[in-house]
Amino acid sequence: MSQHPDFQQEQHYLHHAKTYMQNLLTTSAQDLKTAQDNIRTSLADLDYLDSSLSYLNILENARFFEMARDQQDSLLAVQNKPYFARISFQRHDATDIETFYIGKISLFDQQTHEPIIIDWRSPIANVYYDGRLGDLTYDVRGEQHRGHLHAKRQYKIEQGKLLDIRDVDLTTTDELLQEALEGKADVRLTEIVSTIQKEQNEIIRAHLKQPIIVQGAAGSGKTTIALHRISYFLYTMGDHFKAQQLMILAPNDLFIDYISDVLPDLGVGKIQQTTFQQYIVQALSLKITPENQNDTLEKLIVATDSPSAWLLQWKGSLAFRDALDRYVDKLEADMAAQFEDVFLEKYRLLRASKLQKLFLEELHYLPLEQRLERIKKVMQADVKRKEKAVYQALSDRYEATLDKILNGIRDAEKRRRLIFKYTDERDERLPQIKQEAKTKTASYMRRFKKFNVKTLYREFVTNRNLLADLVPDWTVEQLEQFLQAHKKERWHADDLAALYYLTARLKGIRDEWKMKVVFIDEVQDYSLLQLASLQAGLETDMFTMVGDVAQGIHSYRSLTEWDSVRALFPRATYTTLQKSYRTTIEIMNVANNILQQMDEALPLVEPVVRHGEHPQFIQCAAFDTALLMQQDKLLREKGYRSIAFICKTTADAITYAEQLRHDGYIVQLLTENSELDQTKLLIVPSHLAKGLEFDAVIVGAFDTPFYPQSLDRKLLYVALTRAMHHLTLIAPSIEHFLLTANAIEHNERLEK
Ligand SMILES: Nc1ncnc2c1ncn2[C@@H]1O[C@H](COP(=O)(O)OP(=O)(O)OP(=O)(O)O)[C@@H](O)[C@H]1O
Repeated sequence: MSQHPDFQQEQHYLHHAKTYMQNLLTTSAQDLKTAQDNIRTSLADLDYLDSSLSYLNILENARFFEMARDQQDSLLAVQNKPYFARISFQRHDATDIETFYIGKISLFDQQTHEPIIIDWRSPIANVYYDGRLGDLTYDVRGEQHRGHLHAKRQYKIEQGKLLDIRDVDLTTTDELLQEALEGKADVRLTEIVSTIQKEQNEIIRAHLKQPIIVQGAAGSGKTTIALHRISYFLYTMGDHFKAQQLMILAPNDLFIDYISDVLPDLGVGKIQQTTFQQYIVQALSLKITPENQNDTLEKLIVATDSPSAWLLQWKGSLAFRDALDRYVDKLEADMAAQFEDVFLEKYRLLRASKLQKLFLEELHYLPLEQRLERIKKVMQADVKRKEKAVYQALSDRYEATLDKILNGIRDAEKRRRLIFKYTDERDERLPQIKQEAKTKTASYMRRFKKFNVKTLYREFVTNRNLLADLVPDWTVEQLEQFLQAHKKERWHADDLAALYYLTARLKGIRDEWKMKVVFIDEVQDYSLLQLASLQAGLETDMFTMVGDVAQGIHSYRSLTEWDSVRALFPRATYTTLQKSYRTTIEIMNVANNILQQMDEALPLVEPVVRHGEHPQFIQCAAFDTALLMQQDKLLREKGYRSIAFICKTTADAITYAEQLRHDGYIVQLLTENSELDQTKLLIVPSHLAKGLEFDAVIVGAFDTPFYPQSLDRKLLYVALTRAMHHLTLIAPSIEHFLLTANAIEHNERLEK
């Protein structure tokens, strides 16, 4: 292979960048040592009587230490691959063509201030991802700039060595992408900054203060993009938002483990990564154990057509939210009725009607308890302001009365008696005003009891009369079913959403749990109620929501289309991703076959052009440990590193894992709390496979075939689309996978 003409020149540049980094690393190592020494000296000098100076010294050095360490960490992380691409760019009106090397961090020459490397998230780097050579515009903090992109170049750098250079023009396929996709063999998600595609880049950089909804095909990079968007967000808006104010909601802990490497790799730390359930329990300080959503799903998989399907759907709907609103209205009215005129002594300070107006109208935008807090403040100020006047008025009244007695009553004995009487009375009442003023507000407000939201919610779901009142359109049968279903105290996702919603409306969500920006993965598994609750509680619509309705295995209670979400987030951008980067053409053909059978009429997924092995079908009457062990070994011999055996239900997964273990084969049965260990054959229930990916997937359907019904199609589709490079199906018959006899052969024929 002939060498690129600029190879040597590029080698020089790489050497220059690396040397520069090395020098910085040496300096920051010295800085670290100096800071450490200073801290040590200051600690030794710490004089307990006059410690402020040493104390300040320690604090300052600690801050300095942290900065130097952060710089060191980020340089060390990229030292072996300082950049991955370069653009030759001419700004509008400029005569020179500038060259920018793009990497994961920015590096500037401290003397010349010229960039050595620019960050992939910087505005100018957008030009690289946007694709086109030629005239273009790019955005810098909302301002459009024009320019001309002359060339794009990609580098293959490994262990600090330049291996290859590719000039990218309009016709070349993205070799870097191809290699990245073929070479992937990690059971955890990775960053993709060097191969982000145009349509993905648009989502990463889409208006950061606006919500965005992404319907993306399986493997289109939704999770990856959402994580890159977080990194881009903090880079661009870091001055206004702290990482702690951002939150990712993932389906379960297994998934959080799966994505755990990406954010630190992208320079993002300290962001909340949690599940909806965990978030609600923590934010509301609940002492409850939520039901596992997958248990409900498992029941539905085994016994389909549950009689309570309508109920689950209703609880996930906005109709439930509306009923909760009516409940809050009722509580609000009850509260408003408790306001009475406020008196100090016998003087009226505030009228009940004024307080009601404040409560019901002027402060209506606040949760009920917070309105009371405000009213309390108003009252306190009012009492304080009027206290003197009341005192004066009362004192004047006594003065006048005493005057009248002195001047008007002739009988000395009577006069003396009356003067004593009124002076005593005055001396008793006047100091009482002060006393009463002090406690007035607190004692007045005591009539309002703090809400116990959990108790109120239980009241809502168990009180027949209340329910009949709040949901008048239910039939008697529905009402009975609802009451029956809620006899036992259970906390499903929508109960938690309702609790959160009620808390938001009655008390407000505490500041430390009021994240400003939310990223939701697998959003198709959310109900509208969950989304509406989060939106109301967090008082923001800065949501990035990515999902795929074709994988909506919880659709009995969650989303089946996007229009309703768009109505809930009217400012949201809606966009779709149709290309799959995960799966080979051969595997996608089989998955597309299932997609076509779905009711949702979704467009077929386009795999990025990447061929691989043909999926194989092995006919086998019953689960056979020997066959599975042999397949696992075979796949490992072929070089596949993460291998999953996916079956429809958890019960199947448990049984097969036990049988394999019984026969001495070491496997990992994946549960929601597992940490992925790719050295073992992973046994995965289909619903838990969602979001994950493996080099090779074996799907088994023995005791529980996939039936031609919505939920099974989705579970099967999820299972099939987990495979990156290889897919094997094992069952007594190919129909167990809802495929026709020639589906796999047909696939082969297609490719010949
Ligand atoms: N531009 C890209 N360059 C390299 N790899 C990519 C790119 N986009 C996506 N991928 C890879 O494709 C795979 C699928 O990505 P990801 O899991 O984010 O997709 P997804 O849409 O969330 O999938 P699913 O809905 O099936 O869970 C990952 O291995 C990811 O690294």
